[in-house]
Amino acid sequence: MSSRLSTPSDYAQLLDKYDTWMFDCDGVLWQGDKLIDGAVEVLQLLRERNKKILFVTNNATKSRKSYKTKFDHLGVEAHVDEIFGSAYATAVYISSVLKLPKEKKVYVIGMAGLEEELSNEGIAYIGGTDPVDKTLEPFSLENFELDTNVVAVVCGLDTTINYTKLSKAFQYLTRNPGCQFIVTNEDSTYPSAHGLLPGAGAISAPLRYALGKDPISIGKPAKTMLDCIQAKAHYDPTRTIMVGDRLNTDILFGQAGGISTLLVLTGITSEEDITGPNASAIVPDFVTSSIGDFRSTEK
Ligand SMILES: O=C(O)[C@H](O)[C@H](O)COP(=O)(O)O
Ligand SMILES: [Mg+2]
Repeated sequence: MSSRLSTPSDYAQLLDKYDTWMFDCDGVLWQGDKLIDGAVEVLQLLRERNKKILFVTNNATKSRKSYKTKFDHLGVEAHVDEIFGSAYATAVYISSVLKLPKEKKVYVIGMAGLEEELSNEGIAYIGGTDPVDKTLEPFSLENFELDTNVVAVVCGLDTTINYTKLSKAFQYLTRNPGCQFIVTNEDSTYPSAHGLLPGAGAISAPLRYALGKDPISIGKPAKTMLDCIQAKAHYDPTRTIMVGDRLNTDILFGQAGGISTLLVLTGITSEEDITGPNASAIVPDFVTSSIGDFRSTEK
């Protein structure tokens, strides 16, 4: 049973109980480029109390560096080494687990942030934002040249998805022996400032259906994301809390990592998802409406 936070002492107790605060981004700190009311103040409040803050996002459209630019633009204090995105975690996984030989490369369905993280890890790639792949022209195999050095397809949120990218990814996954199918995350939807949009999971879904197989998923709730954080950031799981808006990523991620979980209702999950007759079996430790509720502890 979740504990529903409501009084100033409820919030004050949580502030005392946890030293490390892991924040999901989309649906917790912002919706698209629209900040959640109170997010800036509460993050400031945590920093004033010397809390360790980490940002843990499945959004693979940005690199750690370009996320820092977004934080700066929105007036939110953040440091690159506090930011852990699924693009970064995927690039680290490919470089440290798959250990691609130098001449090998990956085919990307995704955006500049994912490409940047792959480059930072020294991973060669094709596809992605290449204008040749962003075409809306019909795709034909007649002139398609299979690059036999492609050993993995990496798929993240890609707002310029098209038939050419899906078709090329499909060729590599079916014709290059052992070609790995990797997705940055599997979020079904994305909470933009003006409502829900298809998420990364909806981008890779056509490939899963065409291939009849599931990919390796790197982002929350997968352990690979936690491994990536633990390799860089030290924290005591017993005094750490994960703040998220999605039950099957953020809350499961916290539970799998042995850390406490706080669900906010400013993103994907609504009241009826956790209280109605069809309430989810995923039960967070704590629930509050918004991260802004912690302002009530300000003296
Ligand atoms: O891939 C997606 O669908 C979105 O990026 C999704 O919103 C994940 O972002 P997060 O909530 O983990 O910041
Ligand atoms: Mg979210």
